[in-house]
Formats: sequence, C-alpha cells, structure tokens
Amino acid sequence: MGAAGTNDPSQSDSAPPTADARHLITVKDTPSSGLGVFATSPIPRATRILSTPLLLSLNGGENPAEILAAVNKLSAADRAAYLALHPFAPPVRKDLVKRHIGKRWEALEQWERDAIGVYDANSFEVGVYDLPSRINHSCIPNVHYEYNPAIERGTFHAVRDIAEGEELFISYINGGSRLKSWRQPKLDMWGFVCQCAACTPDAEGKKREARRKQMFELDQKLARQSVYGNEMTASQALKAATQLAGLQVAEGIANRELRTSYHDAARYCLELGNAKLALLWAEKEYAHEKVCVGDDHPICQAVAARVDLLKDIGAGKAELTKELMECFH
Ligand SMILES: C[S@@+](CC[C@H](N)C(=O)[O-])C[C@H]1O[C@@H](n2cnc3c(N)ncnc32)[C@H](O)[C@@H]1O
Repeated sequence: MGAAGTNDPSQSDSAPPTADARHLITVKDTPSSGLGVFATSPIPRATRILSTPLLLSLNGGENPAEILAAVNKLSAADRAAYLALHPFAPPVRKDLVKRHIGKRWEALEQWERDAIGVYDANSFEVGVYDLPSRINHSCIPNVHYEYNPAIERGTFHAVRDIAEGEELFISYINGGSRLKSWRQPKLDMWGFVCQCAACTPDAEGKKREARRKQMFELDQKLARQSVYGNEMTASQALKAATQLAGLQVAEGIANRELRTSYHDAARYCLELGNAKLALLWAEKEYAHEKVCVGDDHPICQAVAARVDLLKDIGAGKAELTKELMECFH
C-alpha cells in the first residue's frame, strides 16, 4: 500500500475540526486492507463521526488533465496531504490518460500517476476528503457518507452502534440489494477483492446472498413500479416495500437504501388513501434520515416537511391533492 497516514485524526484535516466525534476514532494498519479507521471508544448509532470539507474539490474527474490541474492548485500542505493518500488507478484510467492527455500511462511523471491514482481510489464524486479516505469498504457498512450542501461538508454517521476496537466501513458502491456478481466487478475499480461477511462463500455468505437475491427482485419490481406504474397494484407495492425493508433490516443494511423502502411504503399507503399509516412510515423515514445524514441536511428537512404535511392531513388541516401526492414520489 502506498500511503503513509497519521494516527492522530484530530491533526489530519487541514480545516479545524467542527461538531463531529473524530476523537472517538484512530487510523491504523489493518491485516490486509492497508490503513483503516477504528473506534477507540464505543460509538453510538447516529453519531456524526466526521464532518469535513473537501481536500480537493472536483466533480466527475473523468478527464485526468482536470485532476492534475486541481492538484496543482492546492496549497503545498494540502498537496502533501493529498499525495500521502492511497493511490490506485484502474485499467480504464490508463485509456482515459491516452485519450485526454495523449500519453501512455507509463510516460506520465510519477507524481502525475500518484495524483490520478489518489483521485481514483479516494474520490467521493464531489472530490476527495483527507481523513475519510482512510475508511475501507464493506458491503454491510456501519457508517453512512453523504455530502451536505447546506454546510458544504461530507458527513459520516454511525448507522449502528460501533464497539470499541471495531473497524469503520462505508460502502463504496450502491450495492445493498445487489448480488456479489454485480458488486465485485464494481469493487475491482479499487483493486481489491471484498472479504466481508456478505462476500465470503461460507454458510453465512450464502445465506446473505440468497437474501440479497430476494432484495434485488423486490427492489427491481419497486423501481419499475415507480417509473411505469403498472408492475403491480398499490397494495402489492406496499407489501413489496415493507418486505424489502424487513430484509434490509435482517441483512444489516442500515444506510439510505432502507430509507427508500420506508419512503415507498409511505407513498403506497397514500395511494391506498391511508394517510394515517403513511404518517407512520414517513416518521420511520425521517428517523432513519436523521441517523444517516442528520437533520441539518436538506433531504432530511424535506422528509420532516412531508411528515408535517401528513400530520396536517390527519388533523383535517390539509387535503391530499394530486399536487401534494407529487411530494411523495
Ligand atoms: C479509500 S482507500 C481506503 C484506505 C486505504 N486502506 C488506505 O490505506 O489508505 C481505498 C483503498 O483501500 C483498500 N481497501 C478498501 N476497502 C478494502 C477491503 N474491504 N478489502 C481490501 N482492501 C480494501 C483498497 O486498496 C482501496 O483501493
């Protein structure tokens, strides 16, 4: 592994620490995944473990020339922090270098290869963070990442209680309801073979794979229903959404994929004209959003507004019009 890391997280971000709980974590070597982030004390569910600005801001980053230009614009200290991160450039990157820069990968200078590799291994779509880049992947993550535009920071929340000494994991892919045959090719982009409990081919891994197959089928049915509206009846869709939520809970998928199931359940209750039951699911969705992203996130505030609306409908202060229904789609 190509990165040197600090084991004092409070010193590793260039911006001053804000309201987060980075004092509860440390960065250290793992047996087989390079550096990783570990809890030094118990971390309760919903804790905002990290709230941190981008070290390098770059959306997309398909063009390697843009990555190099962005790295060149960093201050000397930020560039050193950036280049200390773990680099890995997948084969597709080498083609992009040829296409955009007109050079073979091997013809680039070493720092250019590192700068591009760091982007590929650590980019969170909006750019690269410093300390969060040390968090490894699991298909059953215990931490949820979200960019919060209201505070211009990436936030990392514990989605379940994390024990002292436990490693923190996020998911690098949106693969909660996907089979290993879908997940691993995506993870090849980071150059490792996932060994988490969902990926290990033992009895537990097989049980999880069978559960994820059921989840995938329900997820796809609900997605088609949402787009075309003719896959099933509203009551079948409600049943599918609640079944999917149950499977996600059983599988330990506690990130925003679970929130989508609660949202769907609320929506189909409304389609069935049951605003009371819709409120219960919307409240579950809100509680779960608070755990994953916090109530200062605009998406959480939008769910809170929908909960209020359902309360008004329940109290006879508002009517469920076609326009209001749109808010639940
Ligand atoms: C964002 S970095 C995570 C921190 C990294 N381990 C380090 O040392 O800085 C991504 C890289 O970590 C490694 N990695 C992440 N999750 C892993 C896992 N579940 N198993 C093995 N390696 C993993 C891979 O080398 C990957 O390219």
